[in-house]
Amino acid sequence: MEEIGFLGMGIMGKAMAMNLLRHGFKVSVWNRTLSKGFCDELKEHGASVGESPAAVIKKCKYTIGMLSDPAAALSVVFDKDGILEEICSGKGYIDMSTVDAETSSKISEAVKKKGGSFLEAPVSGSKKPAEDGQLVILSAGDKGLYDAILPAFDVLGKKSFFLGEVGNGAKMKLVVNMIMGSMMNAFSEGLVLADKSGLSPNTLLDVLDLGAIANPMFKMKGPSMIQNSYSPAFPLKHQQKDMRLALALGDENAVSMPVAAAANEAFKKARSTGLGDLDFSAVYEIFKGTEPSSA
Ligand SMILES: NC(=O)C1=CN([C@@H]2O[C@H](COP(=O)(O)OP(=O)(O)OC[C@H]3O[C@@H](n4cnc5c(N)ncnc54)[C@H](OP(=O)(O)O)[C@@H]3O)[C@@H](O)[C@H]2O)C=CC1
Ligand SMILES: O=CC(=O)O
Repeated sequence: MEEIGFLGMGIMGKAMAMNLLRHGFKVSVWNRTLSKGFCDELKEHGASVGESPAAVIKKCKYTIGMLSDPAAALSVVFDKDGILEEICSGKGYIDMSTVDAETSSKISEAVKKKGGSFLEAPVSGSKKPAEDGQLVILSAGDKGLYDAILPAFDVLGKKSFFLGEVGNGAKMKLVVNMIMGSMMNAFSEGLVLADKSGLSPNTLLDVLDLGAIANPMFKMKGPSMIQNSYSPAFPLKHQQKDMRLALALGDENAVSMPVAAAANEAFKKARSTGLGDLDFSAVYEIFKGTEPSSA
């Protein structure tokens, strides 16, 4: 396949680009902050490093973006040296960031106006699934671009969905992450309730894992939460962004979401106490009423 561009070498972008390199794809990467060294590491694995989003788009037929939030996703498209300066007929941009449908639509319209094609493709699955090529890809937009980029999606994910018009991928991702954020809050409350009631949180994990509400998230995050360890796989600030965007989607559709609203408040509180860069499971500290003893 042609060389693939990759914008945004954060937790997810770096793991995904590395995965493409490991599977023999040629990859050209860009990150806003070069000094973070991620690009150098990727270079050692065979990637070339572009000077700007525009430079990467110019070089590659297909370019993927994996940026933190709507402001970042818009910035790489519309700002100076951005995607719009070089996107044209025959080139495709695939935004895999988690954003709202409105942001995605704005990007889609601008890219199409320049003759390019656009696919939104947010993912479910965190750092480890990104490293292992086990993401769930929720795409929508240009079907031709979806078909063309499938060989790369097959490396990045265990399953790809095509959900129709732009916005549907973003909405699906926000619904999923709204549920995940609410679950993390209920889980945290439960761990504290067990502990304060004189029960062993470790035994609670064993009990949960054997029953109808067993799930990979409780199993993976539970042991480290009990150790007050929150090394970021999915940063809390991004989970709070997803709750905020999901609540806005609920607002638009007059859907009452009291559970998600309460979870959002806990994530906001966690952010305000400096936990935003830790893993989203650090919301547990809010329920414990303590500061984390280690990150
Ligand atoms: N981590 C996870 O488990 C998952 C994350 N996601 C979603 O994927 C996206 C990326 O997440 P993740 O990799 O964890 O996030 P990180 O915070 O690790 O990385 C964010 C990336 O966005 C870049 N960025 C931020 N602001 C701007 C800007 N204004 N202009 C250009 N680049 C910018 C950062 O560059 P710089 O280095 O310069 O700051 C960095 O490359 C988010 O939308 C997140 O919600 C989806 C599924 C799982
Ligand atoms: O967006 C986060 C995830 O784990 O999925």
